[in-house]
Amino acid sequence: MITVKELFHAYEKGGAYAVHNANFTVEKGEVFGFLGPSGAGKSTTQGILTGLLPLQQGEVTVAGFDMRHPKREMFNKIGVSFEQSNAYGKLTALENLDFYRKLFDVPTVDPMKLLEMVGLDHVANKKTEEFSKGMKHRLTFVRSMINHPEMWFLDEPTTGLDPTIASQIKDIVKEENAKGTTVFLTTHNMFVADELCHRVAFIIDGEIKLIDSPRNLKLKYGEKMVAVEYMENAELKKETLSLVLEEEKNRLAQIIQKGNIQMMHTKEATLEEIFIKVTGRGLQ
Ligand SMILES: Nc1ncnc2c1ncn2[C@@H]1O[C@H](COP(=O)(O)OP(=O)(O)OP(=O)(O)O)[C@@H](O)[C@H]1O
Repeated sequence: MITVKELFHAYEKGGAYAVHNANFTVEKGEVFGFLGPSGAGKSTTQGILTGLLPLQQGEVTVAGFDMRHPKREMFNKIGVSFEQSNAYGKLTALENLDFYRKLFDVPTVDPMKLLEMVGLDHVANKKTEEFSKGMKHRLTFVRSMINHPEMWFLDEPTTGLDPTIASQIKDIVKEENAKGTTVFLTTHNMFVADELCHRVAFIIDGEIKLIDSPRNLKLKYGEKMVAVEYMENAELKKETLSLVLEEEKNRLAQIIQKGNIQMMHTKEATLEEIFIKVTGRGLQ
């Protein structure tokens, strides 16, 4: 669905590269995550893939279209949800969606249905300048689904939303993906990446450091640990022990022998811990 070869992008001629020799593919039906801290080059890459920024150097195809010469038909096939909401404030939510759907030459989703999906149907006739940030974000999000996109670009889809709404948004992404929509998701939130993505790319200073599935990354980089809770002298104690280090393995055997275990489970590394291990930097 997406191929990117030797992609470079600089905002100023001769200036530093915001994206530096990126290479990746996104398969049809995949949720592919771009995970990296602020300024890593995520939005720049998404901008090039969606035709918002010109392709300066490298080869990029999206849904079969060469991004060197983006064609109008391509915009019928893609959906883009921006991090910053850009709804027209003087128009109501419904008017915004009605206006937007006219830009497409393909069948579109009933705007009321979209508003219902994110709990905005009761404010359908309210001007969006009166909306909270979270409401605007939800509107931008559903607007990006209006043309049944085959390829859906989501920039920080849950940032700044309360947990219930964030969870709703994640469920919608999962449902649409299950129906066959391919998703390119940029985020600095490792929980979102871990929950939604089949594969993630770690990006930092414009460079992709690695690409793999969250599961493989955890198996490859995660140290095997066991968290154990046990009773000792009528007191609940907790320890996290390595299954690799000899000393800690012996300690675990000792605790098991005493037999006062309350709870024991293996603990996997988080994507953020792995990100730090691989890149030497955090996600914030
Ligand atoms: N319009 C612009 N003009 C000049 N430099 C820019 C512009 N937009 C981004 N940059 C620079 O390009 C680099 C990559 O920025 P980009 O916005 O792609 O990162 P990001 O990973 O999306 O960050 P965030 O999560 O904060 O959106 C940064 O150094 C940024 O300062």
